[in-house]
Amino acid sequence: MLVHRTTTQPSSDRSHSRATMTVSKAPQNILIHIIRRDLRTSDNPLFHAAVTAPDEKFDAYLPLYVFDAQQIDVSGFIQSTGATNPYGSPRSQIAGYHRCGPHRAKFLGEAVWDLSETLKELKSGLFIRVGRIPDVVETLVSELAKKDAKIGAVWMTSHEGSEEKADEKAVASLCKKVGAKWKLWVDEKYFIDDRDTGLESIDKLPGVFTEYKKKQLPLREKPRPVLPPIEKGSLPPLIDAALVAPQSSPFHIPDSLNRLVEFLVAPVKDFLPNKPEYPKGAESAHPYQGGEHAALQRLKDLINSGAATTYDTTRNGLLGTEFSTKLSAFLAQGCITARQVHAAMDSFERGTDLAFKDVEGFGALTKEEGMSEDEAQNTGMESIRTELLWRDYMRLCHQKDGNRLFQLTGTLRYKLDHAADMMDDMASITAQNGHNSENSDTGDNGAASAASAASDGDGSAQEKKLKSPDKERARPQQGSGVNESLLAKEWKSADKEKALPRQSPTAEEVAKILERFNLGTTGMGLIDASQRELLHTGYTSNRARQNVASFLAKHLDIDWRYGAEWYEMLLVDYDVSSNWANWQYVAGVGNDPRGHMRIFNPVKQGFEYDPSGSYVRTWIPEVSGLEKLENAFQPWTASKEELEKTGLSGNDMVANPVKRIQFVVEGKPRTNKNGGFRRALARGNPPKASQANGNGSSFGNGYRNSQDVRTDAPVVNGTTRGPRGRGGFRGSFGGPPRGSLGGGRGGFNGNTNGSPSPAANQGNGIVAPGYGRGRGGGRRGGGGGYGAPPRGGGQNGYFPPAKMPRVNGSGNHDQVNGNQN
Ligand SMILES: Cc1cc2nc3c(=O)[nH]c(=O)nc-3n(C[C@H](O)[C@H](O)[C@H](O)COP(=O)(O)OP(=O)(O)OC[C@H]3O[C@@H](n4cnc5c(N)ncnc54)[C@H](O)[C@@H]3O)c2cc1C
Repeated sequence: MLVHRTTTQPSSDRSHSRATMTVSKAPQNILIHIIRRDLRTSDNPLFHAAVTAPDEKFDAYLPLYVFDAQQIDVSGFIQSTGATNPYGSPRSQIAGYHRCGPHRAKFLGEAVWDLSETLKELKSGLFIRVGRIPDVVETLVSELAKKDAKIGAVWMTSHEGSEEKADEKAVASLCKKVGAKWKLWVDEKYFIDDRDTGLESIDKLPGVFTEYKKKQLPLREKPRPVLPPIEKGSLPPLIDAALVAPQSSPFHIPDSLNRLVEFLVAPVKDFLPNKPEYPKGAESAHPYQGGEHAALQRLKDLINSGAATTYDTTRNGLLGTEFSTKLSAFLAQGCITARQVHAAMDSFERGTDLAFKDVEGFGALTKEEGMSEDEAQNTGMESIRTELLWRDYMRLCHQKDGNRLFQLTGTLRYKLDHAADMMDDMASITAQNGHNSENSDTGDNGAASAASAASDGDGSAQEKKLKSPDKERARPQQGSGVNESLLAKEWKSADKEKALPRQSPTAEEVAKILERFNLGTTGMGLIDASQRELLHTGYTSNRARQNVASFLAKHLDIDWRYGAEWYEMLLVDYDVSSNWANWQYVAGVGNDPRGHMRIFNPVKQGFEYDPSGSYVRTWIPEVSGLEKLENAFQPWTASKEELEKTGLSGNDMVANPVKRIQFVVEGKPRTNKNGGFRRALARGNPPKASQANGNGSSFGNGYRNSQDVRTDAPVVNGTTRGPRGRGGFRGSFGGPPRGSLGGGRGGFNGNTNGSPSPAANQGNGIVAPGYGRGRGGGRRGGGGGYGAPPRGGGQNGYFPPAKMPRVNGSGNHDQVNGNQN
């Protein structure tokens, strides 16, 4: 299909020579611009160069998007009966899942259509094709040659991934053959441009994120400026459609967005015949359409609603649209760039974009005297910058590790072989852990980092956790973080050929477990809720993803790549680097310095991050009638009467859970009848934040791990009561209003001693004094609080600790580790 216009450019206020240029019947210097995962016109170096490179004198422009048959099933584009898809249905390597499921297929269709509409508005157009990029380009080139037209150049953006690289190579050699210039552009959708990282070579990429981040500070100074917008009529004249080879058969390109989405989704929509019903009343956390327009709107809304400024305290949330940015899918398809995100936040912090003038904290950067910009920046936005750097880092890891990313043992072998090189990284991390709040980055991946700081307290706590008595396992070999025994882990497979003869459960049993894992019927509430949310919506939070990955890889010891491939199919925001590097990280075979030692206990995580149980009850309606939280998190723990009452007796999740974790709750279990929650809502807190968990534990008494680190140290009552135990009631159960929380780095009002400030104790979403210094004002803690983790400086929810049930995860860690039933 051609989204085209006449061959004569309308006049433009910018490019007069082009405005009057007419495309001859046979142009001699055609620019083919292959658009890949850079589906935007703004801040796009290729569109920018097409406009600003008059020396090239392209006499015709052919912007092209190809739905890549290697990664997405294109059989829906076949309209004639009896014809078959010559490319077949692309499937994942280990499990044979579809490579692109319905959620991303839809999002992608919308994003491509949006781009095509924008290009029309710019008086240009987009040629949409189906197939393999090299095949399509070859067809175009030969058709043009037949019509005496000549290609001058082919441009495309460089992407990670061996398939992507193979395409680049194939197009390059095609260009060579026909004498066209081939240009591979740097992918500029990342936070820090590849040319500005200071890395001599990709081999020098530190093996640990914190180390990389340290080299990039201050982050806010790193992104390049956003490129100016493309003006109407400024692109080179669009090629005459008559010169362009039509879509090759048997495919047919539709002429409306609805049809396009229909074609894309049709082959994959019924991938799971026994898919659970969409739960009544459940709302997607990711209701967004694909495309540049939606991305830019989302960015504006994030700042206007205050969600960006409170991000550091809400990002471990599980329900709703506002706990995190939901920019990932847009970023993955290049509908927006990370530096556009930075630029918008910067304009808010500096007070230069009056569209945000009513948002708390507007212009704070210019008001804080005696502080560097880095110190005065908004803490929510600072955290978003760190997450964007995580994304950069995951991609750089992919660049460095190549296909190791897809291997079962990940980077372990490489690390062992390069152990000496990694000594410095590890040494510096250990040093940091002792005294610097940055250590949170080493402790928790991505969005969890601040939570880690919040709930783990200070660096020394993290360091202590690393000191497991099981020295041989815990001690990194020569600073590499790994030792040979890790390579020997016996991963379980569902493939008879690959499973070890002594594997237990057997390959058939593993296949059944995987089916339940995928469907969300394992009986482990948090995991099932996340998997069902993913199935239905294509999204699940970072906190949930970490738990899901940890459950598969570390509780069930199943080949983690089954999970990564399932995510590849279902995630709306799937990105090859982010997905596979995160799976490796959590599976303990990637770049987590505590890799094998960290195991998330999904019950404990449920109590911590789903303190009202609303997430689990939303996505697993079967358990919504179970009143006690621990029962919702593991239905098999409910009493017989309760199970009968709720119709759960005999349900597989109860009768045959994939995993049982002994987890004891002493005292009165909390439910969502709890006053704090009610009160928070009654005060008119935004419903969107109704489950904003804040940063940490809701437990009063020193229950302080935000994730479970494998330590074989004896644990008294399963708790590790620490220096900030009492008063460390930090959870924000009950949805604090965005913008009303203090905390942030350095704690409320500069209170760094671990006891909650009066403001922090007010709870209930009251806008406490001190706001503006904690976050909204963009300052990292007042007074002497700089750099200290936000312990004690708690958030709302207002549960007097004394009334809290004690969570007695008695022997919690050990049982988790030992209990593979
Ligand atoms: C097992 C697993 C698989 C994942 N797969 C993907 C994936 O395929 N695509 C993807 O974009 N993210 C992936 N992530 C990272 C993260 O979970 C998502 O980026 C995040 O949940 C998306 O929601 P958000 O946009 O609201 O994120 P926010 O919390 O608002 O973060 C802002 C942005 O920072 C980036 N980001 C945040 N955390 C990470 C991270 N850990 N790694 C890389 N980038 C990060 C994303 O671009 C995100 O949009 C995965 C994480 C795990 C644990």
